[in-house]
Amino acid sequence: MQAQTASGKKVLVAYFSHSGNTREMARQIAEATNGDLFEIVPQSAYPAQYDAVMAQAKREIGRGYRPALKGRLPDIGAYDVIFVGSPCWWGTVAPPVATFLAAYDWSGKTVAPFMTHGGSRMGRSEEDIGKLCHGATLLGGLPVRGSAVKGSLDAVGKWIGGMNLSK
Ligand SMILES: Cc1cc2nc3c(=O)[nH]c(=O)nc-3n(C[C@H](O)[C@H](O)[C@H](O)COP(=O)(O)O)c2cc1C
Repeated sequence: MQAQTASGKKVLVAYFSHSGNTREMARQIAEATNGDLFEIVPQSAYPAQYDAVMAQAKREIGRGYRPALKGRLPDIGAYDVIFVGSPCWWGTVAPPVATFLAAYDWSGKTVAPFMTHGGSRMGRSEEDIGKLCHGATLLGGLPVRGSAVKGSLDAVGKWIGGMNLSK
């Protein structure tokens, strides 16, 4: 049985993280909502080296590449609200997140995007997520600067507080 909030809504927190910031934010959101965590993992890991990952991400985003993901994807039919987290990569979601979003029928679901970034905030990710989530109700996203993620509990709490989801 899936975890459930006080409001009875079932919450999934799905995220991709390359260097850990978005993972930390996802943990905070899962903790605040009693949601289930799912890490989106590409079959081929991105290089750790900064220049290499920047170049690969630029290429992939430029041509709309959707990398294959590792493991079995969660059954989102079991959830009402799906938080979707990504680092800001070249102003949008990282390619594995685009793969994840494209894998589902989002009709009737509520999608809440969150992002860690180095200054671009949500970039154009909300628009891009909207295009991949036909039929979903898209809530306004929460951007947190990657370097400030350890101190983002308050912002996360306020954001979730406005959604009637707290446990
Ligand atoms: C390939 C790549 C592209 C990035 N592009 C942007 C960007 O366009 N705007 C921005 O504010 N930060 C950008 N960043 C910084 C990351 O969004 C930021 O460090 C984020 O917190 C990393 O999250 P993670 O630790 O979960 O991977 C980029 C980082 C990488 C590796």
